[in-house]
Amino acid sequence: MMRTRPLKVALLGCGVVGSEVARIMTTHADDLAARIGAPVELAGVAVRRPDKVREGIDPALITTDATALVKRGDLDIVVEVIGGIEPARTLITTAFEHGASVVSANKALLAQDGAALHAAAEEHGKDLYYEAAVAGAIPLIRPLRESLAGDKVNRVLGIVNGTTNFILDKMDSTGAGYQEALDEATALGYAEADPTADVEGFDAAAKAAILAGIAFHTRVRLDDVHREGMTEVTAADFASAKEMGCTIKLLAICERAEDGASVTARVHPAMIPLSHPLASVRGAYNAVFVESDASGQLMFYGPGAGGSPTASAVLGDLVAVGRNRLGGTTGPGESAYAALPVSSMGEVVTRYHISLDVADKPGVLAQVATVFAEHGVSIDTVRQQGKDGEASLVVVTHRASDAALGGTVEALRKLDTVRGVASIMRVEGE
Ligand SMILES: NC(=O)C1=CN([C@@H]2O[C@H](COP(=O)(O)OP(=O)(O)OC[C@H]3O[C@@H](n4cnc5c(N)ncnc54)[C@H](OP(=O)(O)O)[C@@H]3O)[C@@H](O)[C@H]2O)C=CC1
Ligand SMILES: N[C@@H](CC=O)C(=O)O
Repeated sequence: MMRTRPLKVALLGCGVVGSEVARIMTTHADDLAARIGAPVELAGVAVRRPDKVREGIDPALITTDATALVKRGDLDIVVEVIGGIEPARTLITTAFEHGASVVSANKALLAQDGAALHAAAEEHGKDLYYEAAVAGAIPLIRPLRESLAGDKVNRVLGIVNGTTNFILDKMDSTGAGYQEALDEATALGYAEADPTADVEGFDAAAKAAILAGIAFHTRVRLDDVHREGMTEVTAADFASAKEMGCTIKLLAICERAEDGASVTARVHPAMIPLSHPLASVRGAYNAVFVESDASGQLMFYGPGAGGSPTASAVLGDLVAVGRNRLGGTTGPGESAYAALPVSSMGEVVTRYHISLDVADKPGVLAQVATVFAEHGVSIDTVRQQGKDGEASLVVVTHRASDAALGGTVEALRKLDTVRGVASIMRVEGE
């Protein structure tokens, strides 16, 4: 039965995502009301620039005083799409204190302070939902938290940043260099004027922290995630990847250790076989591959950013929170009951592709192979090409720990026949 008193919703932020949330709330008002069981009323919109024209929004709803808005006391749901740490964090906790549940798309904040925000929501008996914080429109948080709650997730392997996937895809398909591909991503509006958060892997690391925490029912903070950006990936790396039957992707990888006693979370560029489903994720799309005990392998794919796709995830949360509100209940909160330690990168085990510049003279290969053997790193294949006394040596290893590989590379650098280490790339998804 439809309740007549509307659910009052405040929108904090009306930019790329917020403006689409407001638009869909208006255009889909009847459907949303039917799904929730009560109409939804936009009660206020907090922004920074009050004079900016906001199509479809009653100017009387606009305010620059977000704090006063969340303190009104009559709000049912606050949608936080400002981004960043402050004032978003204080506004969210103030909203709980004043009786509202919260829907947020703020991955940076949730990766850093998710535990404290969940505790605040629980203390006040309110919901905190954030499907939009990871991979935009793609349903991931709810499937991991609810649909797979009876299973045991062992690995989450994902392309969770559209900007970097666009750049790497461009480099792969056209042979373009990093800067040229970045310039195109900027011109097309994928990359922001300051692309640091994307290309240096901060954005993906925040998403990896959120995914790992939910997938393994433990607590993983942004600081726990090993992060390497993709600015050093070269056309030569793509050529090497092609020779291996691979491409290169910026991957977020969250793994449970084989003994189940710890987890790891990391973001870095990696070679991935062309036969792996993630290899065919093109352009600015996102995809996340989940491996679990009972279900086997699952893949989630779709647009990971943009106003309308991200608003879709926000509105899904709005419906869920609205229903909880009407039912006088809250949804599943944080599921961090396992308290598994997060291991350091040194303990991660994977394969490596290493390109060395070496002197082209007798005995070099044996010298290099000895260093690998001394550090317990087993070689899978070696390829050497020499010209005019110089050579390049490409070594692909069997699975080894990052610590063992690090020691190997340090020792290789000390050999007088090794002129330099041209690149080191992990090989994943085999
Ligand atoms: N854009 C995307 O594709 C995606 C974004 N997200 C997340 O969604 C959130 C919003 O992103 P996006 O819409 O792109 O960001 P925008 O920068 O486009 O919008 C931010 C909005 O917040 C308002 N704002 C900023 N500071 C304040 C403040 N102190 N008080 C009140 N309002 C303020 C701005 O006001 P004004 O309009 O006046 O400048 C603007 O309306 C972020 O957490 C982001 O990480 C998640 C997935 C994808
Ligand atoms: N900058 C992000 C957008 C939102 O998460 C991306 O490129 O994927």
